[in-house]
Amino acid sequence: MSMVKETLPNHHETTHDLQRFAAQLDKWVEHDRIYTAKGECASYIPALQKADPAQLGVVMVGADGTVLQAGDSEASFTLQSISKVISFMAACIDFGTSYVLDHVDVEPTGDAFNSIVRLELHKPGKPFNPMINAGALTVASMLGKRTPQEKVESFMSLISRMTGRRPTINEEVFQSEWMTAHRNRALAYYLQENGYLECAVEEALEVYLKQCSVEIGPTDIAMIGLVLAHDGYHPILKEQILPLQVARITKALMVTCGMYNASGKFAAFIGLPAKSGVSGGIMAVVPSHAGSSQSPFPNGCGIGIYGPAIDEVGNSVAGSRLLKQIAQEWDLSIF
Ligand SMILES: NC(=O)CC[C@H](N)C(=O)O
Repeated sequence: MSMVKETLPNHHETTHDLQRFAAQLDKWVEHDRIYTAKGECASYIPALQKADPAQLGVVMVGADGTVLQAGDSEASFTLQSISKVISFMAACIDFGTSYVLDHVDVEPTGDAFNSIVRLELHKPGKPFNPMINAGALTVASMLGKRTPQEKVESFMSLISRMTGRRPTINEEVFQSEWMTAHRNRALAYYLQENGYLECAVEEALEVYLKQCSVEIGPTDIAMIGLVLAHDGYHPILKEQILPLQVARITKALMVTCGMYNASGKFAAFIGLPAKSGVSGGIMAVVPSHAGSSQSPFPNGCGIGIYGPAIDEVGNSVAGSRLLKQIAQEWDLSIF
């Protein structure tokens, strides 16, 4: 059942408009739920298999605090690769973008998120972008101050500032990842060999796997998307949280690399900066200048989607369908 939470008056004069948009959203979620059967919950991290693959939910948050939600919008899940967006932004805030970009590039790979191949093919082994595991491990090693606790804190405090609440780490998922992180360990050792790790391998892994294990809901990621939609300004809290340049680079990274090796198709057929995670989350951004008059949010919005059944690339199957439907029906593409 869809819901409308109207916190402030917005451009739609009547609650009736919002009810109509909410009914559309509800219909699309219930229709796209059939696609959950076409995917499976990630199994290479054993704890993620406990999710209910039939779930699908969405939350959209506008600049005036208006919320539209439908389906399993109250579900909670771990951030997984969506955390890479936040750690990149946190590192840029901590050290400045030029220092971060000395350690990780902003070029898409077209390879799987956990691929190791390019680290050896291209010298000197600088990771291609912070949205693949290699780049995210480098960023995790840079974060905050010296200890893994301080690094995790840098990440957690940025999430708290954007979502207005402090999330927790799902210990079961963290332990499950830690015990099975063989490829991530290999990547981290490789990065260390080439000088792209700023702390010890096990510390970088701890920080990276903890950021992946942060428990979150669709509303939280919609709120982070909203801050990006407004170039780093939090329109509800009325506070500039990210420097403009950081927000812009992050959105460019989401468009070019955010949906793994399906990023090109997402750009072509959905046309929104988006980032997915293997637990089934998708965070999407409708920039404030790209909102459409046909949509409930002409001044842009953040979108949080959850659907744990993923495809072979690692993106939520039904979640991707739903995002495509929302973007096409409400004419949200930035292109
Ligand atoms: N694509 C993802 O969401 C991957 C995150 C996961 N923790 C990993 O490192 O493999």
